[in-house]
Amino acid sequence: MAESEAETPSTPGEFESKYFEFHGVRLPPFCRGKMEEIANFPVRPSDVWIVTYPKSGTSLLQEVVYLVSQGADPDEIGLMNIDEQLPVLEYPQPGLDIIKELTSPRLIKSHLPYRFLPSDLHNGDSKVIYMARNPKDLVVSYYQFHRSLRTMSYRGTFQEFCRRFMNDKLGYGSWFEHVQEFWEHHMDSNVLFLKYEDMHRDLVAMVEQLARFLGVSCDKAQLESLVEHCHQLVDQCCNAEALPVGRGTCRPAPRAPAPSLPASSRFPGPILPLPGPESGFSLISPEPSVPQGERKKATQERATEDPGSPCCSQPVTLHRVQSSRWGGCWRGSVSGSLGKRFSGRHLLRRPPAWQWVWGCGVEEHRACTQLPRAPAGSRGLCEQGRLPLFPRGGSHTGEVQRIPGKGCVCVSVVYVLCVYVRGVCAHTGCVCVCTHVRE
Ligand SMILES: Nc1ncnc2c1ncn2[C@@H]1O[C@H](COP(=O)(O)O)[C@@H](OP(=O)(O)O)[C@H]1O
Ligand SMILES: CCc1ccc(OS(=O)(=O)O)cc1
Repeated sequence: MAESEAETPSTPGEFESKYFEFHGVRLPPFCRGKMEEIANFPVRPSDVWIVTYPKSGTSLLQEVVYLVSQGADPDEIGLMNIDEQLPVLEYPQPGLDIIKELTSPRLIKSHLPYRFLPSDLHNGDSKVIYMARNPKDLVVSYYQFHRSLRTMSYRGTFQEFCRRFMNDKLGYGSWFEHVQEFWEHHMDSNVLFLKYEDMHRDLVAMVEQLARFLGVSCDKAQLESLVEHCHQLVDQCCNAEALPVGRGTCRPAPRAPAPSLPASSRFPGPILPLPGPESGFSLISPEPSVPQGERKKATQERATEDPGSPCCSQPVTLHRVQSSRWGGCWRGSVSGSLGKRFSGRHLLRRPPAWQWVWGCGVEEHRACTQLPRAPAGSRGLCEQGRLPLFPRGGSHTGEVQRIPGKGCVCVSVVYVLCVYVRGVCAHTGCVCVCTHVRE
């Protein structure tokens, strides 16, 4: 039996059927039916577009661009979901109608090939930042992503996945054409072509390049501070291999395929609609805040006490927070991002919406029964937890209701908190439910 057949419970045919073809390019299912609207999407001169083939370090680029363009504080970025600032053009949430209404300057992300992007972009009407990554690393990252993606449930071998990659049989089509097409436009005045590896090799040069491209004027001191802040963002990286030897807090660890789990610990099939609305739940005492300087120490201690876990500069200590302070929604979408450890003080000062935190300690809730739970603070291996929309934070499901005159209320939002290690959800936290009204 061929290895792909032996190791792919969801058959190759089933896997294929998850995509659809558009002008010969394999696209994820959520792109279906909107490609024409995307082609005609109205672009503004003030827009900044970030375009990549998936797993090219998009999130990191988003954060750096946000920081350079908005002069934001990296701690603020850690407290927000960067996807809130950069909606993805082709995703179901927030959707094209909402992106059209966003106030300027908009930051918009897409993985679509150049030729499928809004035609206004081809006319040079707004700035496009493209980032390419070494395909050898990218394909490993994409493989891990497919394995952890519940909707894809990829169970083939890496070898088989590589064959798909080489034969342009993955979502967003051919990496080769993707990069080639953008490279053909790298001299266009509205296009900046970057490489992921350069970000690690020479961040100063990249920040300078970005600042010039975005028309951000800064003196030497401001530039140094920007670079320092960008370093902080890069250092949050979990990919030890991507870092030059000796940099960052990560210990290199061999990348192993995610181990299979017993069926009982897997997420059940489609997540059922949740009962709602819920009224939030009681405060679980926040832990004291951890000063910035202590973080590295905490991470190192964690690495020492947990030799089985690949390194990660994200602290993996489970925190207890009052979830109603951090839950939120964004005009119909709820999402999370790989959250930094944050403190009760932060929560009180500025309740960040869409923030994932490690562990909430809530175990008993009827809504939680629809997802497997881990006891508060427990840690265990799990392969799932990534959804295509929110690949960085864990798994979520929930309902969002619009209340006339009040905005959105998230009801029954269930979060499975995961600590990602090298792109794979390695530690589950627990499940919690939040209710939060956003005016
Ligand atoms: N600061 C950072 N935040 C998030 N991802 C980062 C990062 N620095 C590097 N990356 C890497 O970017 C890749 C994900 O890309 P994308 O954001 O396009 O999905 C991951 O690669 P690996 O899976 O090889 O670790 C991730 O580790
Ligand atoms: C598997 C197809 C797919 C789905 C979603 C993606 O977006 S992201 O890279 O996680 O932002 C990429 C590929």
